[in-house]
Amino acid sequence: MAESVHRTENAIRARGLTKTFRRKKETVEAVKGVDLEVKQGELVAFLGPNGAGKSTTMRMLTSVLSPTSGTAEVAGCDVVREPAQVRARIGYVGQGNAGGYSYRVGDELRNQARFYSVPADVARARSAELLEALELTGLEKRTVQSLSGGQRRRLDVAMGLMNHPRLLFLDEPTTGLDPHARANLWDHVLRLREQNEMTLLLTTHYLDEADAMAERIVLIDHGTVIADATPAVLKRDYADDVVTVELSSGEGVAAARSVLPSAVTGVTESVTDGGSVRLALTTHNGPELVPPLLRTLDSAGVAVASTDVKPASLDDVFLNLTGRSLREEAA
Ligand SMILES: Nc1ncnc2c1ncn2[C@@H]1O[C@H](COP(=O)(O)OP(=O)(O)OP(=O)(O)O)[C@@H](O)[C@H]1O
Repeated sequence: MAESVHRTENAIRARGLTKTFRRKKETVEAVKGVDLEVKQGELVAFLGPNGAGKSTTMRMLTSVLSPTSGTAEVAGCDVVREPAQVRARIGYVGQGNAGGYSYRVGDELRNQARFYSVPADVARARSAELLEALELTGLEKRTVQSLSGGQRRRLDVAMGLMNHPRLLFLDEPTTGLDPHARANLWDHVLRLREQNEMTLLLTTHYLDEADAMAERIVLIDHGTVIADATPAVLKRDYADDVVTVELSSGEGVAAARSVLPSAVTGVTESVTDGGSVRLALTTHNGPELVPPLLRTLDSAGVAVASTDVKPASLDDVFLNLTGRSLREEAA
């Protein structure tokens, strides 16, 4: 087969991707015109509620599913015209892979190697290397069903890396794992990413993961991209910090309200169980607001019992953009 790699600095370039499913008499527009560019080496997270179209987009990008319309070039190859080349160059860890529960770990890796036509001796060395890198050494003879959830997901990642991909797709790799197993899986994935200079595109429902790791977040809702930026920019543009000030006495409320700095964009008042008054102030930079705010309140004779700053979160971003909370959906 003729080699047809088109060199590009984009690991992924998609234009107007759509996917329509027909279910009995119903038509589901799962993806409605997604444009996406992912540069070599980037770590990008797809975020969105259940049914937003994240997996369908990922399945089109990995050539598992053909688009209804639109184009995508992945690892330099066209997903429709060159699906085999795309698959040879990427790793794909779908939701709940490791299907052969009664298979042994070593057999799963061997089968995966055969799928990629990796010669047996190379496959042996690669298996050993991946088992070690993912802390699975010694488990070769165990059946998949006997592994813990975290070990099973690490095996999925090992299988996704069998062909040495430079571009790895991870669809909800940590869903269902406990916090320790989640952190452990990410340690491994991020180290392997660094060692192999891999590009990573992942989906997750865990906002803390996306916030901590993703260099860019693509928010998807109802089959379209509704925001695409770094976590910091998303939080700056679409969410506020909340500074809570508990007043020592309810009598200070009117005076406090009259001297609030212009950086405060909103005020909500509530009474605590103990009867004191709390003012929740929305602002762009909570930590910077607190010192001048306390000085101003002090000058106005308002006594403050306590303060608290809640930084803007990705969930706030999502809530502000869609009117729904992603955290509630994930729970
Ligand atoms: N094979 C299919 N046939 C019919 N409808 C489908 C099919 N696959 C997905 N859908 C529908 O397409 C929409 C998008 O699904 P998709 O799995 O891409 O969402 P998602 O964002 O990955 O959701 P989740 O977070 O729950 O995995 C949903 O309404 C889903 O029911």
